[in-house]
Amino acid sequence: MIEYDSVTKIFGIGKKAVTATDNVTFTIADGETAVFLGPSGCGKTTLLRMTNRLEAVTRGTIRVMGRDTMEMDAQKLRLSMGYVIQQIGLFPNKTIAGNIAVVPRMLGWDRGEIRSRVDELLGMVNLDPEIYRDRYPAELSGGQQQRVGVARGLAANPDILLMDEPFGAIDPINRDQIQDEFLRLQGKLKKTIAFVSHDIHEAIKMADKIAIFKDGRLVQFDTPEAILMRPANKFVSDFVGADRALKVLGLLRIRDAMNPEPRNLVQAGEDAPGVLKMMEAQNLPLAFVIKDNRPVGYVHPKLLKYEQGRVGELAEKFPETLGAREPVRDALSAMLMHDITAFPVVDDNGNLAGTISYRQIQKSILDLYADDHEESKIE
Ligand SMILES: Nc1ncnc2c1ncn2[C@@H]1O[C@H](COP(=O)(O)OP(=O)(O)OP(=O)(O)O)[C@@H](O)[C@H]1O
Repeated sequence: MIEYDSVTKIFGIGKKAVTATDNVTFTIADGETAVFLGPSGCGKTTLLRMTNRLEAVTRGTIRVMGRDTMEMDAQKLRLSMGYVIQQIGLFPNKTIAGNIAVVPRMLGWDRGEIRSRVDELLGMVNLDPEIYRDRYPAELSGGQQQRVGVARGLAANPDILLMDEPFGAIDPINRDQIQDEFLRLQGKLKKTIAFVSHDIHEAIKMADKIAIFKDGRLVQFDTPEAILMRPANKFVSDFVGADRALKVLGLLRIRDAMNPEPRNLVQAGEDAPGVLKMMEAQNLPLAFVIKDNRPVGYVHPKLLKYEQGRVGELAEKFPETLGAREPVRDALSAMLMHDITAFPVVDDNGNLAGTISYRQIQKSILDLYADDHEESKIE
């Protein structure tokens, strides 16, 4: 847990004084990622750097795991937290293994322990240890270097990670991928993370909570849903943008919007006439064809008319498979692109997890707005 309690930072004195952080109070709960968001100069990095005492607090208190950071040894405090920054800061003359091992070495781990930890970490960030451990940073792409930066931050298995625009220097496609990988990793590791970003899309994607700052002040601290659906003031609503409903599509996961128990399923081995009869009786415009609990394709009444064979052979294939964890935005994009209004959804093993339709997407968004209105009424 990280508690910011009336934290103020003033750089300089007299006329030149700049208040970078102004009386900021909020708490990052254990295992949560809080993204610090706001325009350039609003104090995000300063707050992050005060957390591990790279900057001193002018007034107020920062507590980590319940302890006032000012009462802790600064060096120990720093070593107890992972720190990942945009410019990566890898040592060019050290190998990848050497770079990752910096903190464990300072903590006095033995060689064997460090070696196996380095390999484990490289595996975690999807870099093959055999290939990368003895290379030098200049021999890696920007995205690979950033993965090494993440591995280094995690090296001594800290409970807390501080990340300052960690994926800011990577091109958008690779950034998206590395964000996905990091989310999967965090799903397992459950670190407590303070994460600086100036990108609303990244914040929505990565955050459990978003802290929005303006001129050093905390304007809103809340879940991404609440920030999008209930911005505290005009500054926040302008910052999140007019396309809030579209951003919600990126936030909602398919598993939250899908039908986990669809009734329009037929087995691949069933005969066309029987399926057609059933679809007409139940007025189903489309049925999903399943084999061994995996989606095979879809059939509709027109396709089955005058056919005698099995639906598994007659089914039209789906051009894409959607995963339950993917954002609803991807489902909508697939529907628009292929002109199909319903898709099967699979779990990580490729088994059918449910189905998603255009109407369900619309309903999920309307439900979110409805929840929001209910809460507003209670308040
Ligand atoms: N060492 C310093 N000395 C004087 N002023 C500073 C110092 N560091 C930061 N500031 C000022 O404090 C304010 C907040 O800076 P900070 O770097 O925390 O903002 P930021 O939100 O992280 O910005 P960016 O997104 O551009 O990195 C700015 O006005 C900045 O000029």
